[in-house]
Amino acid sequence: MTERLLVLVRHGQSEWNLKNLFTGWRDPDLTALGVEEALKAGTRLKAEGYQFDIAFTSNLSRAQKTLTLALGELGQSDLPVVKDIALNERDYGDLSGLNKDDARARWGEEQVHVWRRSYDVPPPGGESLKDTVARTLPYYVTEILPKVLQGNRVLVAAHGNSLRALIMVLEKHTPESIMKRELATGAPVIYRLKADSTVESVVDLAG
Ligand SMILES: O=C(O)[C@@H](CO)OP(=O)(O)O
Repeated sequence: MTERLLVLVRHGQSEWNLKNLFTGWRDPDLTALGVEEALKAGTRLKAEGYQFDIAFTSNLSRAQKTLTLALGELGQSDLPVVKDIALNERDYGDLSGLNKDDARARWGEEQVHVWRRSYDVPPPGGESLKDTVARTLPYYVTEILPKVLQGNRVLVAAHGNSLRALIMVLEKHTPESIMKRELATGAPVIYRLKADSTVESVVDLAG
C-alpha cells in the first residue's frame, strides 16, 4: 500500500524568537534551545519508526539547520534535500527586526495581532498569510505533493507562517479558524494523505 506520508516541522527556537523580534526573511541562527528542539524532533520521529525518502526546506538557516540536526538523529544525514525560497517565512516587511512588545506599545495590541495572525491584512511592506499561501501553495502542489502521492516519505522543515499557509489548505481552515492554529517550535505534525491528496489523518506531536 502506498504510504503518502508528509511530516511538517517548524524550526527550533531562533535567536530572534528568544529576543521577541519580528523575523520574517531575516536569517538569525538557532539558540541552544533551538538546537535541542531540532535534535528532539529527530529523536521523536525516529522513536516512532519514521524514515524519509526526501526533505524540503527554505533558504533560511534556522530551517536548514533544524533539518540537518533532525536528519542526523534519524540516521539520515545523506537524505536528498531540496531548498527553496518558496518555503521561506512570511515576509514581515517594515516590522522585521522590531520588538513585538514595542510594536504593541506603538500600534496597539489589536493591530499587531491582526498583522500577526489575520489571513489577509499584510504588515506594512510585507506579506499577509494570503500572500504567503499564494507563494507556498504552488510550490507544494508542483514539487512536494507529487512526491508524497508517488509514495515518497516527505519531511518539510520550514517556518511558523509558511507552514501555517500549507496547513490552512491541508486542514481546510477558514480565514477565521487559521488565526488560532499555532505551531510549536520543533514539534513535528504528521499527515497521512489519501490518493486524492486530502488528509486521511493528522497527529500534531505538540499536543
Ligand atoms: O517573527 C516571525 O517571523 C514569526 C515567527 O517567529 O512570528 P509571528 O509569531 O509573529 O508570526
